[in-house]
Amino acid sequence: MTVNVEASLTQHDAVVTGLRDFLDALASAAPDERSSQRLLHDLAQWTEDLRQDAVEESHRHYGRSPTLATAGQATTPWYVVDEAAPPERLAGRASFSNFFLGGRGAAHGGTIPLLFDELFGWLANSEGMPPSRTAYLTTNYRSVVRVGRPMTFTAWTDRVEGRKRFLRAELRDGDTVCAESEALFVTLRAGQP
Ligand SMILES: CCCCCCCCCCCC(=O)SCCNC(=O)CCNC(=O)[C@H](O)C(C)(C)COP(=O)(O)OP(=O)(O)OC[C@H]1O[C@@H](n2cnc3c(N)ncnc32)[C@H](O)[C@@H]1OP(=O)(O)O
Repeated sequence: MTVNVEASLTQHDAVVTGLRDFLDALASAAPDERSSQRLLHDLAQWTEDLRQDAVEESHRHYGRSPTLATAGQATTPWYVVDEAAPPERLAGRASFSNFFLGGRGAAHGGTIPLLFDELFGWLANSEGMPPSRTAYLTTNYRSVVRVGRPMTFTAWTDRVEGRKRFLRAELRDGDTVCAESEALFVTLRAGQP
């Protein structure tokens, strides 16, 4: 199954895409005093406006887009799923932009498990699956993940034992495995949040 995202954006999706671009531009820039002041002013105004529009979780748009990569979470590293065979396997492309820079051209180490958790969430909570949450997630950093590089990933279900789903994933730059992850997702019992 091929998954097409970002084919046609709603107004809200376009805002989230704009936010992602904004964060990247901010992280890449060294604005002068005047620009910083203007930015602060505009941000404060928008923060106030948006606070007026606050709604319950179930009514929010943010992070719930079926059409955007990362479901519209602007602070998750960008990825797109090219091959989806849930709950068994996912494969696709990812990229860590400047917003995710840790230092010396390398992605921040905490953002890599964030991507893995997202991919495992896709697998474990795919359509028809009972809801589950991460019990643990380990990451081995094998080689530096460079910001701006086109990466590929594979994530798959290793085994299932009752309520426990053991998942694995790899993140590659070309033929080089940069990071590997293993996680346990546990199916929630009735009444668990
Ligand atoms: C909602 C949809 C969202 C849908 C939206 C999806 C978006 C993507 C989401 C990504 C996923 C997340 O990040 S979720 C957010 C991060 N995760 C969390 O907040 C989870 C917090 N922890 C919990 O809520 C709980 O600890 C659970 C649900 C994980 C497990 O608690 P429980 O249900 O009481 O389970 P329990 O009986 O203790 O354990 C069941 C079995 O799992 C084993 N087990 C449990 N924890 C561990 C562990 N850390 N390491 C080893 N093994 C463990 C036990 O030994 C037992 O094995 P045995 O004796 O049966 O052999």
